[in-house]
Amino acid sequence: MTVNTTVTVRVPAKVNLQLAVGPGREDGFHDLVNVFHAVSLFDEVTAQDASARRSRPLTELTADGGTGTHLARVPLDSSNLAARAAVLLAETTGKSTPVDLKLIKQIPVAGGMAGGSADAAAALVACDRLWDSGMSQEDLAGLAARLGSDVAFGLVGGTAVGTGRGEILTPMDSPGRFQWVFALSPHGLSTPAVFGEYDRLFPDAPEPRESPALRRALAEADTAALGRALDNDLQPAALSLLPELERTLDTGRAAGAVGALVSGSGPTCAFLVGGGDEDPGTVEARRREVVASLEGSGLCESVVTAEGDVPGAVLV
Ligand SMILES: C[C@](O)(CO)[C@H](O)COP(=O)(O)OP(=O)(O)OC[C@H]1O[C@@H](n2ccc(N)nc2=O)[C@H](O)[C@@H]1O
Ligand SMILES: Nc1ncnc2c1ncn2[C@@H]1O[C@H](COP(=O)(O)OP(=O)(O)OP(=O)(O)O)[C@@H](O)[C@H]1O
Repeated sequence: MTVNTTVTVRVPAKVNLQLAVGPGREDGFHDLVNVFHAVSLFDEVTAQDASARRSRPLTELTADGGTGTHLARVPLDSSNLAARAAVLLAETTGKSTPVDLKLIKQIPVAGGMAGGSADAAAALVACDRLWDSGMSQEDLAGLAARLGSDVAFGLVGGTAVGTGRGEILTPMDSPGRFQWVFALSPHGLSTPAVFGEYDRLFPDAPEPRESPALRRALAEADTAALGRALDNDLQPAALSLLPELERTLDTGRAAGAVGALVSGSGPTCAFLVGGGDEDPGTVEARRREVVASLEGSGLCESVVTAEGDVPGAVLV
């Protein structure tokens, strides 16, 4: 049998196509209807056997990444979600050797695109392989849910609806490929702070409901209908904390985006620029317009393009 001493896993970011948020629960979370869509903006997590290391903490971690990722905000200690994932797997299986985790980040940090959660999902898959712990997909999903509400989605990717606090996942029928532009903010937003602002703004929030229009638009790969159906209940809360995001959304809409919304808890703004049933030339022209307008606006730190959906964590 081949023994792996280094395993690399690539994992995508997400955008939430619908995020319906119910009232606050007693455990501090909110029931959600959370339509996740994985997009081709990837982090890579490499797990390397470190049995030879003299000091023997279970994990040591380094991070590197592109512009706009804000590496300074990524903890390099045991609080990093990727390190916590490795520790949880080791505790659960009893199988572990010290491991060096190397993160290469493209997903914006604290951007509402589930970067930390993606890294945790990737670390679970990488360490499972490195330690040959033989967990089933279901076991890994259970560990993922304990690490955070968005982590389980990082394992599966694609397009899926999350209920409960977002961790109970059901894949959705979405045969289309959609093109996106993301406006990265120089600021970060804290997820608990955004949920807290939501509670303040909407003290009587109704139970969350799935949008039939969104489900239909995805199943029919109908870009215009998808643009109309995009909906994020956390958007007013993110805009309340960071009002300039309204201008970013308006800039992308005015440049021809088919749909625009804040991604998850923000502050990244997501613009649907086409795909599905549309002519590729039209989509490309629209994408260029949206990118140029956002770049020229002076409102964003950087602008990136991606397509979705894409699969979840995969070994590379
Ligand atoms: C905003 C989203 O990214 C949308 O996908 C997620 O709902 C947040 O997922 P996450 O970052 O994995 O969140 P967790 O690490 O599980 O929780 C962080 C904090 O967010 C709030 N939180 C999160 C999920 C949820 N269903 N209700 C909540 O109120 C809670 O204050 C919680 O303490
Ligand atoms: N591997 C990691 N990558 C990035 N941030 C991490 C990581 N591990 C822990 N963190 C911490 O988590 C915070 C939130 O980062 P993250 O990039 O996951 O936010 P997010 O994309 O807004 O999350 P979500 O969309 O799931 O709510 C960071 O400010 C950082 O302190």
